[in-house]
Amino acid sequence: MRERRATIRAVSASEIFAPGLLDGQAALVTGGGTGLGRAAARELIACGAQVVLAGRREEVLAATAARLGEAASIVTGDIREQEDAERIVATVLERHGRLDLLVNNAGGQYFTPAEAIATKGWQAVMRLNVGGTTRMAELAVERAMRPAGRGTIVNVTLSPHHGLAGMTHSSAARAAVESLTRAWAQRWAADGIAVVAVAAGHFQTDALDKYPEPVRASVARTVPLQRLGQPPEHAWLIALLASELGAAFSGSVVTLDGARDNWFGPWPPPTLADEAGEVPTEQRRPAATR
Ligand SMILES: CCCCC/C=C/C(=O)SCCNC(=O)CCNC(=O)[C@H](O)C(C)(C)COP(=O)(O)OP(=O)(O)OC[C@H]1O[C@@H](n2cnc3c(N)ncnc32)[C@H](O)[C@@H]1OP(=O)(O)O
Ligand SMILES: NC(=O)C1=CN([C@@H]2O[C@H](COP(=O)(O)OP(=O)(O)OC[C@H]3O[C@@H](n4cnc5c(N)ncnc54)[C@H](OP(=O)(O)O)[C@@H]3O)[C@@H](O)[C@H]2O)C=CC1
Repeated sequence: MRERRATIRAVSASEIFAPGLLDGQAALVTGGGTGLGRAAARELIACGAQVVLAGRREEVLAATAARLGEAASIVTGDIREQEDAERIVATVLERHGRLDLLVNNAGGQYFTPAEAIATKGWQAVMRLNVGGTTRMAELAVERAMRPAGRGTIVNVTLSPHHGLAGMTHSSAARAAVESLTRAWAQRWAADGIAVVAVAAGHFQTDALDKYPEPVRASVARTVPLQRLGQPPEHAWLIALLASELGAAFSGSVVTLDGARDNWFGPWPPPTLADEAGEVPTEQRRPAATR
């Protein structure tokens, strides 16, 4: 019988995977303090992994780690900054001596018509979703996975497959990440590294609260599944890709969207536009929470 670590388990066993599926693995989840990242971290721990949660807000990360127990630890940093990204990866290696799985989950954008996107806003979305994702992948490969001859990178994107007319900066950024996923899968295959993208549809996380109310109101009923995706569903897919099966998915974009994707129909959306044809835009976040 395989020996199991005697850790205090704050997370109950996986509902769908065999115990010990990811025993001995060390994972890094960017944006692991909230929403989909937190759910992924929970499932990875349930499957036996040790997980480092990365993000900018220490208090958010600490609260999540306290809920997940001693298999979780935290490191603060901004993935857009080279020094921070290097420190994040170095911290995982110091703590665990290995990095088997990078979940490139930190990302985001704001909802607004394309013509209202300022250059600075376009660059902010690119720097986070393309720049941050690339930096983390390259560091994980150089510092941990290539030397070990193995590893898995999962890039979480907001599915851009039908074009995101209300978030064109993210549409371009996420499509770039999907293309990078395929290129990296080819480039790093000989190093034993698998790279997969998960193109998510609409998931019920607190992050949805920031979108304009009419946008949110119409989302669940327009998904053919007739509900939003639940974070544990996304987390199960991440754990599956972290398993031995992940290698066979390398170079794939796995869509998880309840058959709706993130956008459909004409612009401006008739249900959103006012009499003047204006579409609501997302409110700026208060500076303290940025
Ligand atoms: C119901 C539909 C749901 C669709 C499905 C869900 C999809 C999801 O992805 S949910 C997860 C969402 N989570 C996030 O978006 C979190 C991360 N997002 C961010 O951090 C920001 O949105 C960011 C990507 C813009 C990065 O922020 P930061 O680098 O901190 O940038 P600033 O806030 O300083 O802004 C820089 C620049 O960007 C423009 N801008 C930012 N927010 C807005 C906005 N709400 N409206 C208009 N313009 C915005 C603006 O040009 C800013 O420059 P300044 O005006 O000089 O500050
Ligand atoms: N919810 C949904 O319906 C969908 C979400 N997605 C994508 O899934 C991912 C997670 O989404 P969700 O959990 O809902 O949203 P959140 O906004 O809760 O997650 C974003 C996470 O990324 C972290 N983050 C943001 N910017 C940076 C940065 N520069 N450096 C380090 N960490 C950063 C945030 O923490 P902090 O602010 O503390 O840094 C936060 O934990 C995102 O990429 C999102 O776009 C895709 C499709 C649908």
